[in-house]
Amino acid sequence: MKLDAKAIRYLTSEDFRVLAGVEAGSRNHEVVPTPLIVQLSGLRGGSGVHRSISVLAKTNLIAKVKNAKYDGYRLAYGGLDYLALNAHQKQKCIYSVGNQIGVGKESDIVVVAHSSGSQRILKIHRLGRISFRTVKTNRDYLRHRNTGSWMYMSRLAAMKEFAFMKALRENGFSVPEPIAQNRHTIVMSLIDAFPLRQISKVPRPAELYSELMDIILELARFGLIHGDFNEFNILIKEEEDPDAKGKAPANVDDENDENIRLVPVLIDFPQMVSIDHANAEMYFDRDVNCIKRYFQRKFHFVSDVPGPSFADAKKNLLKNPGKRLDVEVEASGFSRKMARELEAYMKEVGVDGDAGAPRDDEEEDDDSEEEEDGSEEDHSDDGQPEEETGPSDSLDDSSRRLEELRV
Ligand SMILES: Nc1ncnc2c1ncn2[C@@H]1O[C@H](COP(=O)(O)OP(=O)(O)OP(=O)(O)O)[C@@H](O)[C@H]1O
Repeated sequence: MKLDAKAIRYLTSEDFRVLAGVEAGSRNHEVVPTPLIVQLSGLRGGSGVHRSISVLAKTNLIAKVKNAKYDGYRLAYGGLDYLALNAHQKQKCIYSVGNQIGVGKESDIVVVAHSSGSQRILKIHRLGRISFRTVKTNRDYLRHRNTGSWMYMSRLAAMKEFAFMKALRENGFSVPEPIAQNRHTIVMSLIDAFPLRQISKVPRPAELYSELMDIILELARFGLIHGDFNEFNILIKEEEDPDAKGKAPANVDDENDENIRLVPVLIDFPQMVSIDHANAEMYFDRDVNCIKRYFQRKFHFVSDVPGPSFADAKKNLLKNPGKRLDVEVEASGFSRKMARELEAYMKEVGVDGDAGAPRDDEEEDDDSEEEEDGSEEDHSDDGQPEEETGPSDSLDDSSRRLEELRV
């Protein structure tokens, strides 16, 4: 189910119209009958449409399904990916597709480039991709899920992420810059940083710890709880400390270097909830405890003061009357009804973020989680042929790997 953008350049505008026809038909047909595809594509002359259908099926963007009553086609994830990519390309938001740098539990992260050459991140939401933790419990449900639900829910997840990222960014939070959203995808600025999870030592853990707690409280001041605030979703940028004037130049390899300032950047907002949510206190405490536990385990740091409580968070909210980002996001188009639908679906398919993930007790990082994540795709059972796509090297060779860029 990885993005393979190779074939996009061979598709004609007719092929895209037919693909969009299959997408439109999928909204109310589990299997879209061929005559409906012809009709929805709005193209004259059936033969062109049939040629396009066969091209799209060969490329695994749609899959033929023999129904009891009729034959038809179903949109595959790849088809939805191409529709979104095509839209981003038309809006000049993406010029070329680079390497996939991450396979999250519920998304793929791909480096893309703008025509200016600047690198960006394309995040493709893939809700309904079976988590290795929930395969057994959810298999039956997922087997019967229909195309409409994963498409719709993944789109809701992208809308949610985009709306929150925008609201947070506009209010001074350190998050990537949201650039565009289309269907189940968002384009955002690339943060040249590693997740906290990959940082083995920090010069002054107390400073970073209190900064992270301040972010949790600051979110609450705007009526929000991240809900999945942990070492995977906090990227750490290393910057030279502007206050360190007159000191020796910064040396990023020196963990004790006082000139280095670590700047946390928050990503991934699938579980962001309002401070008025029924389980707000539980989510708030979980965010605080995640950081506490992680700092203790990884950096052997225990704070002298207890972490902020939910009561502190509520008090903080009163300091900011009138500025409620939970309310603002609702008004921006990601409605309360959508939030509820997404939450219910995520619960049903077992999405509980990283906070509920089993953690190893090892100090050092290992790649095992990534491997487990990668293997999820083998469990995928969406009734469609699996796309046999190679990993990142199948993508546009002109783009360099992110790791190289970071050097
Ligand atoms: N804007 C960005 N800039 C740089 N790297 C990013 C960016 N967004 C995501 N990443 C990288 O991709 C990884 C996964 O991103 P993210 O947490 O948003 O996806 P996810 O599917 O929700 O993952 P998971 O649920 O497994 O945490 C991050 O840990 C980070 O390394």
